[in-house]
Amino acid sequence: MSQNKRYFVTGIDTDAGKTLASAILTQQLKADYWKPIQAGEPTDSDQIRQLIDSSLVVHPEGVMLQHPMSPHAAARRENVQITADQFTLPETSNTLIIEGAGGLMVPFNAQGLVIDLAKQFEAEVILVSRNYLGSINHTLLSVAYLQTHNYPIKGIIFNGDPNEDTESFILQYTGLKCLGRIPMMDTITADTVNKQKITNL
Ligand SMILES: Nc1ncnc2c1ncn2[C@@H]1O[C@H](COP(=O)(O)OP(=O)(O)OP(=O)(O)O)[C@@H](O)[C@H]1O
Ligand SMILES: C[C@H](N)[C@H](N)CCCCCC(=O)O
Ligand SMILES: [Mg+2]
Repeated sequence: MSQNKRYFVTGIDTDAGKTLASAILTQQLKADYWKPIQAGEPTDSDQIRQLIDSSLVVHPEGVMLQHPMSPHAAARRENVQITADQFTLPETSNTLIIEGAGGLMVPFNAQGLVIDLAKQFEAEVILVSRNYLGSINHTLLSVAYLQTHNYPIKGIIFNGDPNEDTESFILQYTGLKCLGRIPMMDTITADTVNKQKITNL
């Protein structure tokens, strides 16, 4: 994998598995990790630190909110003004994994959406699709948004128990590449994360 690449890991919903996928990608690519907007604790950055080599860099969050809710709502409760131009891309010459918050169209203020940051930081989008009943609709809507708004999409990672009918339909309908699959894991540790590979990057 070449250096200086930036990937924005988004998901079809909150809890899709973005942090798990980001840990696997960060470890596999020996990349840096950055969470621009964190809402609630434990932080994704802390989870990532526990799942990757200690030599890898986890950059400080851009905005840290205490409430585990939509960033726009957490910010309002905490009297924090979030503006798109306050985010500064971490300085690194390494590959950078940027993790969103929730799904694509999660707001961080009255107008700004988390997915806007992918364009702002010129990052290629990796979409995590968790397999559940309803995930076809959520995945196609997410892809439709990305394609309509001309986001560069690297591909999809399917997370959870495989579902051939779901995955094959999503891939043929969208024309996107399956970057890899993450199985349901009994334990998520540095060791088990290190064994997972996103094989088709
Ligand atoms: N493949 C998997 N096997 C086992 N547990 C999983 C798997 N994928 C996700 N989980 C669990 O599901 C929960 C949500 O996953 P994760 O934190 O990666 O989601 P997320 O998309 O990063 O959510 P957020 O929007 O809060 O950032 C976590 O408890 C995680 O450990
Ligand atoms: C707190 C949570 N884990 C995420 N960081 C934020 C999820 C926001 C979801 C908002 C929504 O889509 O309704
Ligand atoms: Mg996360």
